Amino acid sequence: MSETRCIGVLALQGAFIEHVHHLQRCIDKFSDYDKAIRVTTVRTAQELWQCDGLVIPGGESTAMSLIAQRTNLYDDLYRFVHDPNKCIWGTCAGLIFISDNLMTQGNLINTLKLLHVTVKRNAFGRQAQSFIQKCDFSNFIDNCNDFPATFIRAPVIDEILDPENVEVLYRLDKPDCPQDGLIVAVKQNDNILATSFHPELAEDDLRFHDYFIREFILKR
Ligand SMILES: NC(=O)CC[C@H](N)C(=O)O
Repeated sequence: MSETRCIGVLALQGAFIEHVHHLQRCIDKFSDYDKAIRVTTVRTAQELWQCDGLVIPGGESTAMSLIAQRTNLYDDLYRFVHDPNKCIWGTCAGLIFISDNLMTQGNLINTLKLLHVTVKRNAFGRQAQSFIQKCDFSNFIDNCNDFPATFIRAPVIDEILDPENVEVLYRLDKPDCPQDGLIVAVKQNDNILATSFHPELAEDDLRFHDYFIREFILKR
């Protein structure tokens, strides 16, 4: 294998180590990837620019945005995520951090204005209302009809601002939610993925990370 791809996981704050472990377990488990893959944590601009893709984890989007600004990483992050040759995956707070527009508390967060959506933070209520729901993702991940998706003070996508380039991957059915469901997973162009839930917390279930590697990282 001649080529190597490097996936970075933004490690300023939040659930980054779980993403590192899931990605590393995919690399160790699946022998049919057609390029070598390496995973690294990202805290500096130098670490960032070695990467072909970046996972922005869950955590607290306000804190993540503030730390990025205080450590002077924000401008590099902005340029990196806007480079169409890079693959970006935001989960939960990461989804909030990459979005164009926030419905609430928007003034506290300087977002990266990459994903053309309006996001509603904490859409399901407080920490105690966190939940795991089995979801059928088989329309975009082969045979994946029972993925245990963990929602922790999760956001939802309230509005798609650029329907030509943003594709809804999954709508969540919950009692009392709009008839066609709440948007919790989207893809923008062929290099940006965003999920309101935490696939890295699905213990022993590598299907979502394998999907990101195969459909995003290895396709470029
Ligand atoms: N699990 C999470 O990432 C929670 C996100 C958090 N509610 C925020 O607004 O940043």
